Amino acid sequence: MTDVLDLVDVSLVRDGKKLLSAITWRVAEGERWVVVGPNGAGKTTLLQIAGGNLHPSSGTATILGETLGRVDVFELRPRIGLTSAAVDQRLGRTARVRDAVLTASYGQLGRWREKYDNVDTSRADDLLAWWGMEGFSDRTYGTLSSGERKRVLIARALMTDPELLLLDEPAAGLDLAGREDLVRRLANHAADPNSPVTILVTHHVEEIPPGFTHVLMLRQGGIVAAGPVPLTLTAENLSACFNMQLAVESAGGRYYARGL
Ligand SMILES: Nc1ncnc2c1ncn2[C@@H]1O[C@H](COP(=O)(O)OP(=O)(O)OP(=O)(O)O)[C@@H](O)[C@H]1O
Repeated sequence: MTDVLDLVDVSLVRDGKKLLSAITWRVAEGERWVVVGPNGAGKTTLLQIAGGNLHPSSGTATILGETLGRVDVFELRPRIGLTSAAVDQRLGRTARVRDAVLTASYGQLGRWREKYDNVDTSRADDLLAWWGMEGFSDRTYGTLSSGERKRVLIARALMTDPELLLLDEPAAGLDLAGREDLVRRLANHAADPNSPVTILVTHHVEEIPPGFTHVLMLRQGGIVAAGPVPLTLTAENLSACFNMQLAVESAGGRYYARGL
């Protein structure tokens, strides 16, 4: 199988601080990964490299067969969908929800004179409907609840039909019902063989949707463990990752952690 992401000995230094060190990580076609780790572990930084938005200080990062430093990232980025708090903040609050999704086609954050044809418009509406946002297309983005915005962001990230989808804390700030709704939708997404390879960052094992196949645990910029979820998401690994004694249980394809 072709690797969608191939990081070899990747390190990243900023302001003299090593944010990532010696990361070797392969993500293959068909896989769905969760990246777990405490605050400041380097999860967002790692996702920025996977999205072609940051270059490693050393090591090689090959994304969709293209090695950073040897590829025009402006050609690579449309092949990658990304949701993050930063994308949310850059989207105009007065933009129509449909436009917030459509503008992804041109890598734009606001609608600016581009002409979209009916195919694009109906794709945007279909994606919004798939993520439970049917009927919201003409609302303005700023009037949505945070849960609704998260779902619009995912629809937007999928607009370009990406080969790699990166979701940075998509459930952050959601209430219990909102989180459960999103986890269910992400489980459906994971089960769909047509869905792109997906990497989801979270702090909470409770947010791992059933059907996500692999987990990478990060601590202080380094990998604690990586591999298939059932084998890797152990109490021992999770305790090492969060530096506290934790128990992990699973039920119905979901995972739950608690301190001991
Ligand atoms: N430009 C920078 N210069 C120096 N340090 C930075 C820079 N950007 C990020 N950091 C630091 O790098 C570390 C990793 O940050 P990152 O946002 O990747 O962590 P994270 O695991 O996503 O954290 P969180 O769960 O809190 O979002 C943090 O300690 C952060 O303060």
